[in-house]
Formats: sequence, C-alpha cells, structure tokens
Amino acid sequence: MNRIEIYDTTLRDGMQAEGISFSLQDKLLIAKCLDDFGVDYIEGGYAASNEKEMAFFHEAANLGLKNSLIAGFGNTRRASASLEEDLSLKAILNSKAPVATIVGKSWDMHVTEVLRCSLEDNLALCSDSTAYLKSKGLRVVFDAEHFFDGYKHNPQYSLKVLEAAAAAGADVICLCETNGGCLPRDVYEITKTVADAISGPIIGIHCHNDTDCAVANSLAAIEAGARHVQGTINGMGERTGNANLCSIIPNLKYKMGYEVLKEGALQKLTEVSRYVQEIANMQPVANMPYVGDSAFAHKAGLHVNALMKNKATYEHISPEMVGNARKLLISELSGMSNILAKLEKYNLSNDRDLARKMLDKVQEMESNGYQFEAAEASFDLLIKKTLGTYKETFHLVKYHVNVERSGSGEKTTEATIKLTVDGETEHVVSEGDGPVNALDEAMRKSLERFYPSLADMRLVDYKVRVVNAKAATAAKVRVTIESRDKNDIWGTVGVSENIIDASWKALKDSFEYKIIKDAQESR
Ligand SMILES: CC(=O)SCCNC(=O)CCNC(=O)[C@H](O)C(C)(C)COP(=O)(O)OP(=O)(O)OC[C@H]1O[C@@H](n2cnc3c(N)ncnc32)[C@H](O)[C@@H]1OP(=O)(O)O
Ligand SMILES: CC(=O)C(=O)O
Repeated sequence: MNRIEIYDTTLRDGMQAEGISFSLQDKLLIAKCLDDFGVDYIEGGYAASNEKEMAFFHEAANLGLKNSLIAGFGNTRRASASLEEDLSLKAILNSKAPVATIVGKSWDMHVTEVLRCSLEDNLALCSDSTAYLKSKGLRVVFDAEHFFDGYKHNPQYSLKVLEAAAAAGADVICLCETNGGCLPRDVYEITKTVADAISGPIIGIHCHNDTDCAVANSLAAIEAGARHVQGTINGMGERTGNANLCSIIPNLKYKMGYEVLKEGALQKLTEVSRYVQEIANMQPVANMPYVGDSAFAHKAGLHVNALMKNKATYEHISPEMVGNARKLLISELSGMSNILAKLEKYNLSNDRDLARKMLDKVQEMESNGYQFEAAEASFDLLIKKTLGTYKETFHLVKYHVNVERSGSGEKTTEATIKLTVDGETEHVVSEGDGPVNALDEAMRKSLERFYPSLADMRLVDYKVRVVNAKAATAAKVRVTIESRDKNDIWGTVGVSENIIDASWKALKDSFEYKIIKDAQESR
C-alpha cells in the first residue's frame, strides 16, 4: 500500500503544549482548516476531560466536514470500572465521534507502577475496551503508549498488548514513542518487528520530539511498514512537541513518493501552518523547514548569483510546491546578484551601474546600523532615490513629541506635526498610548485629507534594537516597523541616536511606500 493515513492531533496532543490553550471557537476553526487541507483524521480532544472538549465534538458534527473523520480520544477502561460505567469510554461514546482512539499501556513498568494492576489485567483492559468500542460501530485506533520503551524492557509483553488489541478488532495499532527518547535506528527495527508480527490492523506511528528526531523517527517507522502517521501542525505538543506534520507530509510525498492527502493539498501547507500558528498565538519560527518564513530566503551573494542561473543550485524543492515563497535578502553579505535580482521588478536587472551604486549604498547604510532584510519597502524607496524617480509625497516642517508623567502616575503623550503637501500646510496634534503611537496618529490625521487610502493602513509590528551597544545610551537604535493594508504587508527601517527619530524615519518610509504604491495601482 502506497498511501499513508495522516492523523492530526493538534487539538489534543498539540493542546498539551505549555502555553497553548484553544477556545472552543479556536478548535472549530482549526478543525475546519484541517478538513479543507484534507487530513484523514482530526483528533478533537480528550473527551472525558472537560465540558469544552465535549462541546467541541457536538459542534464539530455540524461543521459539514468533507474530508476528515473526527476521533474522540480517551484511555482504556480503569481496572476498577465496568465497560459501561467507565468515564473515559462513556465520554468517547457520548462524543458521537465516528472514531475512538484509546491509549493503552504497553510498558510493563507503567502497568505495575502507574495502573498498579497485574500484567494480565492490563491485557484484559486493552482487549475488552477495544472490543466494546468496536461493538458500538466505531473505528478504533489503539495508541500503544510507551511502546518503544516497553519493547526495549520486555518485548514479549509489549507485543502481547498489541496482539490483544488486534485480536479485539482494532483498526489501527499505533506505536507511540511517548517519551521521545529513541533514535531512528531503534524505531525502524522495532517497527519492522511489529509489522512482521502483526497482521490485520494498519500499523501507525506517534512520535514526540525529545531528541529532536520526531520527524526522522516517524519516517523511519513508515520505511519499516507503518502506514498511518500521527503528528501536529508546526510540531506543537507536550514538552518538546510532537512530530511536525508540516515536515512529515512533504517528506512523504516529495522525498519518499508516498500518496498523502489529495492532489494539490500540499500547496496549502504554508497557509495551514501560519493559520494554526496565528490561532495558537505562537511566535513564528522563521527557520521551520518547508513552511518557515526563511525556508526559501537567500542571503549570501554567492547563493543568489547561482540561484539566478538555476534555482536548483540552492533549493531542494521549489517553494510553490508547499505554498511558500522565495525571498532574496539584501544585506551586507549581498553581492551584485542580490541587487540585480531585486531590480528585476523594475525591468532594470541588466543595469550593472545602478546595481553597483545600490550595493555601495546598502553596504554604507548597513555599516551605520540599517538592515534591509525585513525592510523591503525602505529598500524600494532607496531604489527610487538612486534612480532619481523618487518624488516626496509630503514634506516635514517639524514634529514635536511630549511625554508627561505626574507624581500620581498619570501619563499623557502628545505629538504635534507640521508638514506640507503640494504647498499646503497641515499642523495637527494627536494623543497616543505612547510616543510612536501619537506620532503615527498625528501623521494619519495630517495626511488622510490628501491621501484617503491611508485609512486602511495599520501598523502591525514595531521592533527596536540597539545597534552599537558599546555606546550605551548614546548608542544608535534601529526601529523596524511592519505595516499592512487589505492586500499587502511591508517593512520599513529607521536608524538614529534617538528612538523617536528612528521611529519617525521608519514611519515616514511606511507612509510614503503606501502612498506611492496606491498611486501606482490606481493608474
Ligand atoms: C500519553 C498521553 O499524552 S495520554 C493523554 C494525556 N492527556 C491528559 O491527561 C489531558 C486530559 N486529562 C484529564 O482531563 C484528566 O487527567 C482525566 C479526566 C483524563 C482524568 O482525571 P482524574 O480522574 O482526576 O485522574 P488523574 O488525571 O489524576 O489520574 C489518571 C488516572 O488514570 C489512570 N490511567 C492512566 N492511563 C490509563 C490507561 N491507559 N488506562 C486506564 N487507566 C489509566 C491512572 O492510573 C490514574 O488512575 P488513579 O487515579 O487510580 O491513580
Ligand atoms: C498517546 C500519546 O499521546 C503518546 O503516547 O504520546
């Protein structure tokens, strides 16, 4: 069989990550996104855990999912409870999910020390819990917890657990690398033994990332015969996380030739990763393989030079295959090729004189603290200034920012700005939450009359960095601002000894970029 089932546990194991808490609405949005992406299973949560988890299952039934089956998660029955009375099994049935995933103990040490029952009793729990859920018409995934560690200590017993679940009718026997401490060779060999020993159910793999090998371990298990893989979007999960589906899926498809998801789904991978990241309020990890912002970002001059001749020189796949985009960065490590590549947008990529001037300018500015990597819009304005096509869209006469704090802790911040547009003067004052916000508000207030489309622009990120730390408070600071409107997102940069002035420079570039962009688009 060449097809691999993709089982997503972002909403259950992913939510076990420190700092992650999904609301019911978050869970429903993610489930919809995963269904559009086309994963085979969405594990919705630990059904017996709390009301929100249960509510998810009931609401998810109305989402009209087209591609994915919802799985309700729980454990094998407690030794002290009957099948009908066991809270975990009851909750799975109450969830009305078509798939039941039950975690059962497959390491003898866990049976004797955590469940505190006999090894025989645990075999009965695994077997009768599986058979009971099957008798209710559910598809059953049996998650053999700590299977690899268990196998290393007592292989006969761990295999007996799998055999008990298989004989009871489990559809999938999933080998869990719960503590995440194994390396690929062990995972391959142990999975191969299981795949040879167990016939009937599909063999699955569920890995954690404690040795940074969760993806490699999952792929090793697939090579050894597993045909079902569990993981989470962006690898979020308990401790160091779960196996990252955003790496596993493209590796299976593009590197190993397996069938996964539906045709065309991989082109949505980056979007899915960022959507889940946004809902989870996670810090973006730029160097994530395939989906990270830097996954196809090229900085070194030699690399860009070669890429312009043939993309395969420094890219293992083309970014479009996973819905990501190539970025060519401008920095002090740039060569002529980085600049020429940027000039392509202006049909000027043959103008080597211009490229040389730009490169000299970039290197001079970067030695003074500028950095253009995250400030494409400032770079764009610099090209126009060097070409002589730049026309000032407004002219600053002066600004003044006042920050006051009273003895009782009351704070007020006010910015006054005087500027001219085509000879007309505007002089306005604005309050703000802080000096940059006040300056931003004052600029909007003074410019919106001339450029109404500024109303749909907003500042989304603001970063400050000291660039020559040795000079302490006299050091320069670099301010990088990210702005967006309905269609675009752009970055600008300003450097000064004064943080307000550095912010002003970055803000000015941002406003000018937006005004020029809109004028060009309306032509
Ligand atoms: C490997 C994994 O990640 S599995 C998923 C783990 N996820 C979670 O724990 C998150 C959700 N959990 C919860 O909301 C709660 O822990 C609940 C509702 C499941 C249980 O809560 P409580 O009844 O208060 O029990 P508590 O969490 O303290 O202890 C777990 C109990 O389950 C038992 N148990 C653990 N695994 C199993 C199993 N596979 N089969 C049967 N019983 C089990 C433990 O022995 C313990 O029993 P004890 O109280 O007799 O010592
Ligand atoms: C089931 C599970 O999450 C684990 O064993 O890690």
